[in-house]
Amino acid sequence: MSKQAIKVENLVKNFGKGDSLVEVLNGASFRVDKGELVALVAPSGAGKTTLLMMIGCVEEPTSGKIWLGDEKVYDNKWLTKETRKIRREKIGFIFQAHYLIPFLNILENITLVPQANGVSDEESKKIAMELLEYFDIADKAYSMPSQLSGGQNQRAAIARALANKPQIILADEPTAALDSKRSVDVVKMLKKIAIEQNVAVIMVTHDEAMLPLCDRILKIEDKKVVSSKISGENMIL
Ligand SMILES: Nc1ncnc2c1ncn2[C@@H]1O[C@H](COP(=O)(O)OP(=O)(O)OP(=O)(O)O)[C@@H](O)[C@H]1O
Repeated sequence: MSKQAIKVENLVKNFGKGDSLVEVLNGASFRVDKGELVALVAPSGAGKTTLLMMIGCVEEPTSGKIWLGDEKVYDNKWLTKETRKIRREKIGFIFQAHYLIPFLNILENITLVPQANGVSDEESKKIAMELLEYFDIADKAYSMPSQLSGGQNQRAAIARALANKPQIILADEPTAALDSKRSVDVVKMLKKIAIEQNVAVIMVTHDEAMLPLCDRILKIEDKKVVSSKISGENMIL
């Protein structure tokens, strides 16, 4: 097994046609390895969410190639009809809002994911409780999302994203709704997960204070993706 978690080659994405054509990406290529926490930054409308959704097999590219782990999933077309299965097995999503289901308790919100993958109720509960302990919110297992703070709900949402043991976590502005201390906590937690669980994390962020906590920056520039190391000059976005 190689270290590769995501490889994208010559990815093109257009929306619409003719006069209403919007070119979002035109030849993006990059790779992210297991264990890396990578920030994805670009101005509003440059295509960050669209790129995450293509890697997550939600949005179909116009052309190009995508590998998830060593498996090629897209080569000018999806290579499987079961994109939903790939998504369920390989990817964990985290969003700006936590999107926990309000009428299920925290434990039930998390067990939903392994249960959808055919894991037994008992085993799902065990996985969920381990994750809640890992995130220090085991005492909230039987609470409803409305009874948790913003930071606790976001930790529960990260636990949910991990419940299917994904190789890849795609996080779209996961700290946008949090204050600066909780934002740092969440990003440090994502880094810890990347290392301890050997997962690749791509995190969209507009918050430059989060960049020093990441391993690398991917920027969308001129409809392509460029990678840079964290340094002082990257701090101006
Ligand atoms: N379904 C769609 N149909 C047409 N155009 C779309 C669609 N989805 C996104 N776009 C366009 O694609 C471009 C990229 O959008 P995207 O949401 O990926 O940008 P972003 O970098 O995530 O922006 P933000 O930082 O504001 O969230 C924008 O110009 C947007 O208007």
